[in-house]
Amino acid sequence: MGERTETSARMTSQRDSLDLGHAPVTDGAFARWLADKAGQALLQVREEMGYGDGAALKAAGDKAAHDLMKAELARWRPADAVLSEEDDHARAAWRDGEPGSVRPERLSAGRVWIVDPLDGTREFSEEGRSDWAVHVALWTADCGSPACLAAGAVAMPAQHRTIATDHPPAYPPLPLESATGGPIRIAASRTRPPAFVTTLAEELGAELVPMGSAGVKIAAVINGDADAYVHAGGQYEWDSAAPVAVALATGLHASRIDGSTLRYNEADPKLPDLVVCRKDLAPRLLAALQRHLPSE
Ligand SMILES: Nc1ncnc2c1ncn2[C@@H]1O[C@H](COP(=O)(O)O)[C@@H](OP(=O)(O)O)[C@H]1O
Ligand SMILES: [Mg+2]
Repeated sequence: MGERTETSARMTSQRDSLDLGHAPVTDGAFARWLADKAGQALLQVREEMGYGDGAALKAAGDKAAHDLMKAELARWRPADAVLSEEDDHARAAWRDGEPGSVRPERLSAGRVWIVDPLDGTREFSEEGRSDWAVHVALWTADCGSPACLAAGAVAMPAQHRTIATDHPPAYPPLPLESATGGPIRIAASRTRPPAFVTTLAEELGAELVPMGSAGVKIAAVINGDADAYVHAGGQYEWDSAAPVAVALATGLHASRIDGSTLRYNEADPKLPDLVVCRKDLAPRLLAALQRHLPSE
């Protein structure tokens, strides 16, 4: 090997080993890296435990992914706050002025990672199912868009794919059926769909596509496998922040079912409903959803 070739090979090898030890610098690439890393840990948990005890598998998966993400966030983004499903339920009931309640530090932070270590927990515990995901989103106070989601990644390890804002997917193609008046395909929860979704589908002449995980359903819209995702009746910020970040970066419509803005890093992390769809479908879908809004 000549001297120059040897030096260049050494530099390449040094760079590779540095890359292995370092997380990406940009937030979008970091979100993708972190979601992938937690996804690999989840695949390993499934492999090691098998499916004999579903409750234990869910608990072990949640914990493995949560612990990994908390440690990597503390290591690589130590100045940022974190809102995670696994440790925020206890603080979810925070109310200003309530005796004994402690204001979460994320409410005065400029940057908050909103993570769901395992979305579609039920499906994760069922053998053969691939509709579960890892969500990583970054909310920033200093932002140009109403949702204030600066980065996001959704890893779907059992489907061997990850979508993220560092390379937003192309806008989904208009399906031939829609162009010719075929049924709209609405992705909805397979276990907790909104009470009105069957009526909504009938009103729109739509077809329901049940699947697990909010992230996987929004990925299906991004991918063009569904035309819309509609949810109502309960959810939290971590269930939608990451996939909504990618959907918005792709150019899709994402809002509450009454058409208002999805807001993140609120004092109460409940975000009970949303609709994500192609922009051309949004006026029709929102008009139909008007008939199903919860009464105040
Ligand atoms: N009515 C409800 N109340 C609270 N959370 C809900 C809900 N319906 C769905 N979710 C949450 O939204 C995520 C996607 O649900 P689904 O797979 O049914 O579409 C799941 O997150 P987790 O798996 O992280 O708990 C689930 O717990
Ligand atoms: Mg979730």
